[in-house]
Amino acid sequence: MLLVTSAEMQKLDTVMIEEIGVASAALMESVGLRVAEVTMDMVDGTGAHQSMGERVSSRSREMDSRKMIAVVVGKGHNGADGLVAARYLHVLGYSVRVWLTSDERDLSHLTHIQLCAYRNVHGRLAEETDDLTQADVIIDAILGNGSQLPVREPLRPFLQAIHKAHRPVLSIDFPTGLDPDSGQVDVDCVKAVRTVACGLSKPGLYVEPGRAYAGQITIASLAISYHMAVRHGAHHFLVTEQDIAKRYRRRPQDSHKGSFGRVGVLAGSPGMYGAARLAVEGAYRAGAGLVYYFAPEDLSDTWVSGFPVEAVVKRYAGRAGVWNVDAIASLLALFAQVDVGVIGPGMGRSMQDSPEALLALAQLPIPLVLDADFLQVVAASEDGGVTFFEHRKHLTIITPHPKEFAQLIKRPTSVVQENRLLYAKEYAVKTQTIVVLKGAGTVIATPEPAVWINSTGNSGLATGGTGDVLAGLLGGLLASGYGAESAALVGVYVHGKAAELACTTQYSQESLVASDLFAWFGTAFRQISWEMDISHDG
Ligand SMILES: NC(=O)C1=CN([C@@H]2O[C@H](COP(=O)(O)OP(=O)(O)OC[C@H]3O[C@@H](n4cnc5c(N)ncnc54)[C@H](OP(=O)(O)O)[C@@H]3O)[C@@H](O)[C@H]2O)[C@@H](O)CC1
Ligand SMILES: Nc1ncnc2c1ncn2[C@@H]1O[C@H](COP(=O)(O)OP(=O)(O)O)[C@@H](O)[C@H]1O
Ligand SMILES: [K+]
Repeated sequence: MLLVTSAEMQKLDTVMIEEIGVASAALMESVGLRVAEVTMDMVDGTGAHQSMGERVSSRSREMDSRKMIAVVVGKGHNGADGLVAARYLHVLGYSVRVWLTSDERDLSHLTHIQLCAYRNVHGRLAEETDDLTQADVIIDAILGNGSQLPVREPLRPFLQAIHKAHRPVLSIDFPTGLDPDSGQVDVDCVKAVRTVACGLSKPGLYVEPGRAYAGQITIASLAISYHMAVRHGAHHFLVTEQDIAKRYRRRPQDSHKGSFGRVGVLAGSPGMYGAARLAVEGAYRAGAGLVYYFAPEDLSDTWVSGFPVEAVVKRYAGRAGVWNVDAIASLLALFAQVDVGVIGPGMGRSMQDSPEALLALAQLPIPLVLDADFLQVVAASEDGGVTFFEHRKHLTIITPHPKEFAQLIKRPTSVVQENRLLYAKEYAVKTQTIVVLKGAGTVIATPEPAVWINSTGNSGLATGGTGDVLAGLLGGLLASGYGAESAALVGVYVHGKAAELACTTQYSQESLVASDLFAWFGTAFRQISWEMDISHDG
């Protein structure tokens, strides 16, 4: 689902008004009506808005419910939307009170016109005796797309009063105090249970911490077409089940294991061979034809016997953690036998002392999934990985968690987390890789650039080894024929979905461990294949 940043939305508003020819007031009427509908559903039950027309014409009968709606209005056009909603709700018989956050003379021209229209139907402003705590719903129409954080006076007391009222809040466009591009929030940010986004939804409503402030999101359509939005620069997306179903690749009936490619896994180190096992099984569970595990010659048979029985263990001529010329040559010969490489889980950082090995791997002429320790080695190289990525001429997916990513871009982890979308995109463009920046709301950024926000997963995944499983999954999807962007999106989605499925049945978010996920990938894949059938039939 397409999302737009604040600047893109401003541009699209202008295009709608000046090029398409829809008046500003008409756009506001449309948003305000949708806000009124959602408010009715909140106070009178889902579907209540469907009888809106009948309700106007039999007002006296409906008047007795007198549910109270408080509308807190800012001086810009967000306030104008709120005033349109206030007018509808008042005429429908609700007890509406409007709180103006600024002097009436400071309202923008169109907002003032909407205030007059509200007054012309005998709508009332809040008086001394009115109190937000009396409201059945508070509509936050304070700041929208013209907001610049942090929140300034005189707005802060209004935000604090909304918090103190402890009533359900509907925010127009996005909660006041939230940055729609990054999802960062002001300390007094409004916490909504519903948000009605204007025209198209905004990325900041789907990433932490903003996601927790937005509640359930409804989009008030302004008939802005997908193509028009993309033409004007929109490049953020929320990953939905429908997006994934469109990318799902059904396995042909007349296939054989050669149809689904070979994955080579270079992972594990003394004490960490479990990470390698998880990656190997992840690659198989995504559908790879064959998965090779590249083991050092001194890896004990006990460890090897613990690998999934399907794994093909191939020894390279070298001891664990020693990357001399022979070991590198032997490894390159093994990688020549596979279609995709997965490098890094639990691998340790011994390669840090062997820039030759790093460079040799950079030049592998196959798609690579690079994860964990290997990324830390790349980050620690003299130029922070610039040379490494310059030498990479083939498709690369990197799967850092926030701390690993922070090392790659040489910024503190907290700074990365404040703007995950932006940093992931910048790095994808700079290195021409697909960046899978993990963590709640995993971000997938491509060099195009396109930035996707994943919608699946839960805190059950916050446990050792789940990232190793993901790296394997992505390798398996690439080997079995998915393009790079699709492999990243489908892999991340299915990984999160498996955690959700596991936690609604057998496990809980506390008890889930990485290897539990394997049992749930089947159901997750089946769900997206059903979804594909439904969307094809429909
Ligand atoms: N364009 C259209 O036709 C359509 C627009 N639509 C709607 O309009 C919304 C955008 O409207 P908008 O551009 O007027 O911005 P909005 O946020 O309401 O007010 C900005 C004002 O707030 C002030 N202000 C800013 N930051 C502040 C802060 N931190 N603390 C305190 N004050 C602050 C700032 O004041 P100034 O800095 O100028 O003094 C400025 O005057 C959009 O979200 C959607 O709801 C839809 O109906 C579709 C059609
Ligand atoms: N709270 C959460 N919500 C959703 N996904 C999460 C959460 N915490 C972690 N994850 C996911 O779990 C995985 C953890 O990967 P990583 O940190 O590399 O773990 P490990 O190195 O132990 O394998 C990533 O896919 C990440 O997106
Ligand atoms: K708002």
